[in-house]
Amino acid sequence: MPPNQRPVSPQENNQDRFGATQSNNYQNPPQYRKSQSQQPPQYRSSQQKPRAEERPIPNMNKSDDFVDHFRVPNAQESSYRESYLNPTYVFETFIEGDCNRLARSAGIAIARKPGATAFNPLVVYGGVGLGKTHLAQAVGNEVKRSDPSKFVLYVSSEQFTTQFIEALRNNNVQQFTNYYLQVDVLIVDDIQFLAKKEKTQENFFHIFNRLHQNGKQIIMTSDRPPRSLEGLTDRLLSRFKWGLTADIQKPDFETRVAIVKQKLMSEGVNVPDDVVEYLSYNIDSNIRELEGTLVSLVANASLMQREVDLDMAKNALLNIVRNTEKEITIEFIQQIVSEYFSISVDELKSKTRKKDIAQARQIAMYFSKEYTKEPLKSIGNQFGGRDHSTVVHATKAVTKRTASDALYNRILEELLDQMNIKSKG
Ligand SMILES: Nc1ncnc2c1ncn2[C@@H]1O[C@H](COP(=O)(O)OP(=O)(O)OP(=O)(O)O)[C@@H](O)[C@H]1O
Repeated sequence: MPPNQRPVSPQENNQDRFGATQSNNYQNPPQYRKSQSQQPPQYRSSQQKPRAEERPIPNMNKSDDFVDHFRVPNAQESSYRESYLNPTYVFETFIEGDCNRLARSAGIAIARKPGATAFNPLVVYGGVGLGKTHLAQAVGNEVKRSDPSKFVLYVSSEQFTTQFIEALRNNNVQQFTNYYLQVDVLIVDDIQFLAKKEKTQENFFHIFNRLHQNGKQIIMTSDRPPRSLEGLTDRLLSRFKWGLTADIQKPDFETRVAIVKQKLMSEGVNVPDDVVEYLSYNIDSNIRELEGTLVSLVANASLMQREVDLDMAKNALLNIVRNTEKEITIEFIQQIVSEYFSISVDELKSKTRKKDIAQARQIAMYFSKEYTKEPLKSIGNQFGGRDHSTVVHATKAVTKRTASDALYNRILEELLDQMNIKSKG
């Protein structure tokens, strides 16, 4: 991109407030530029999620402590309606993919009519660092944007528990409850932490019922589906079924690239595409980790007063990648193998019997059988709908050749190295 060109805003990029056209924009990745000042990029890690312990714990004995925000609100207090939302967690910055489509659509519907959709409560569940908090808070931010008078409150279940215990200790559970009953949109993060805390659950149950009855919206996130939330009372779990439970899966490669590019654009940082793609290949199960790696890479480059490049990324990631228990997927293998042989993934999956493509395909099938947990049938399917016997044949052919062909072995080793897999042999 020419240096003086400015970044394209979501609106100019034909996106609505919910960033609707952002999905699959890997083909048309958002453009980004270096910060105009050409200062070393100050890559804020705004993405980092504040852990519960980083937020002040309410102290009911300190009257000047804003965190006793669950006291019966006093209209003079400016903080009593604080939402505790991260302003960067909005729909425009939330990239849509197959991994999160249902949850995102439900979030948008709720943001338009909080409390008045069938999605009440909304329970968003999924693995660590996959955007549950971002999405839940995007709903909150959007509600506030449309109607600033709405009382939106974000709280982690750990904070809720700590506040409740403190209220018990100080004999003002009623005030605590009253505070929560004024909320229009209540977002409770990581509800799995309520497990086995019966008293807290009981109080939450009460708050939940009253809010729901009054048409207030409740959004919860969890690291697992409600049915697997052991230690939560049945009556609370049954309430969760009143609304919608939507999962967020691991994003595919293209979505990861789009997420990273979007973050870079919003920070005005320029990182070459090959670095973004390298990071996105290698860190595939946690967006927070992917972003964190990028942050330290950019920070290091800035310290050394040089541009981020692929070698730097490889060096910086070597330890992380090697230490990361990475699940190898067929998709990942196909990506690495096709790149190594300079063919496309589509060719790899195609019916063509051209020798170089067929050989690359055999190798990719062999790796898929040896290094993933996928059954043969599924491997065949992901290689253009082939039969499981084709996978068996490919594996035999590759194994046979490794017995006599040193160069071939070298190629396999290089490929394993690129995938950071230790050879079984
Ligand atoms: N689809 C997405 N689009 C843009 N950013 C995303 C997306 N998914 C995740 N992120 C980013 O990844 C980071 C981690 O997301 P978030 O904190 O919401 O994850 P989480 O699922 O709530 O994690 P945890 O399990 O730790 O609670 C955030 O910076 C968030 O902005």
